[in-house]
Amino acid sequence: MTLKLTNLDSLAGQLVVSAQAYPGEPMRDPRTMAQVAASAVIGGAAAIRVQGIADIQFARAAVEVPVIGLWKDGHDGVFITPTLQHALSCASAGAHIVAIDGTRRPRPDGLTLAQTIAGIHAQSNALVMADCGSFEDAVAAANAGADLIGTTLAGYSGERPKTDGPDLELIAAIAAAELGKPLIAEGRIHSPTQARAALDAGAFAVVVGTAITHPATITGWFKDALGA
Ligand SMILES: CC(=O)N[C@H](C=O)[C@@H](O)[C@H](O)[C@H](O)COP(=O)(O)O
Repeated sequence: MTLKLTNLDSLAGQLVVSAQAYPGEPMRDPRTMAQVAASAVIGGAAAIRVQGIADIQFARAAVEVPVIGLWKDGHDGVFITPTLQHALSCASAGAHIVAIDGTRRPRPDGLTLAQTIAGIHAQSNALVMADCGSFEDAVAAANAGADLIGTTLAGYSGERPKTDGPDLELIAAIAAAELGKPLIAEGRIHSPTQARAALDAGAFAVVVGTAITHPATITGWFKDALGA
C-alpha cells in the first residue's frame, strides 16, 4: 500500500501540474503522460495530477513528488472518480491523493460524499481532494472530511459561471471562510500571472493543466491570436 502522505507542507504555495490527454487524442498513452509529468517536475512542479489507473501507475514510477490520481468515467454529471470503488482503484494504483467529485450532487453508487470519503480513509492510505463547483460544495466537502478542497468543477457543475480564467471570486470566498483544509485553485489557470493571482486570492496551491500539458489547445490559442 502506498505510504500515507502525512504532511502537505511541500505543496504550500506551489505549482501542481495536471497531465491529461482526452479519449482519442494522440497523447492518450500512460507512458506519454508519465514523460510529460516527469518534464513538469524538472520544471518545478511540486506534485502531479493524472487521470486513469495506468496513468497513475506510470506517473508513480516516473516521479518522486506526490501524485494526485483520479478516474474520469463519462463526461457529464458526476464523472470525476464518481464512486467509492473508482476511488479505491486510484488509491490501489498508487495515488497519494485521490481527487473525487466533491459536489453536492447525487453519486452513482448512492453513497454520500461523507460516506465516500470515510470509505477511502478506512480502506486506503490516500488523502482525498474534493473537486468542488461552488462555495456551498466547499463547505459541505470540508464538513464531509475532505483533506483538500479544489475549485476544479467551478464553471462545470452549473453553480458558477465559466469564467475566462480562474474563478478568483470563488477562490477568495472559500479562502476567507477558513474551512481548515488546504484550498487548491484549479481550472482555467492559463498564465503565470493567473497562477499568482490564485495564490494571492488565498489558495494554498494551484493546479495548471491545459496551459502546460495540452498542446492541441495551446496551439489553438496561438492560431486564434493570429486570426489564422
Ligand atoms: C472539469 C474537468 O474535467 N477538469 C479536469 C480535472 O481533472 C481536467 O480536464 C482539467 O484539465 C484539470 O482540472 C486542470 O484544469 P485546466 O486544464 O483548466 O488547467
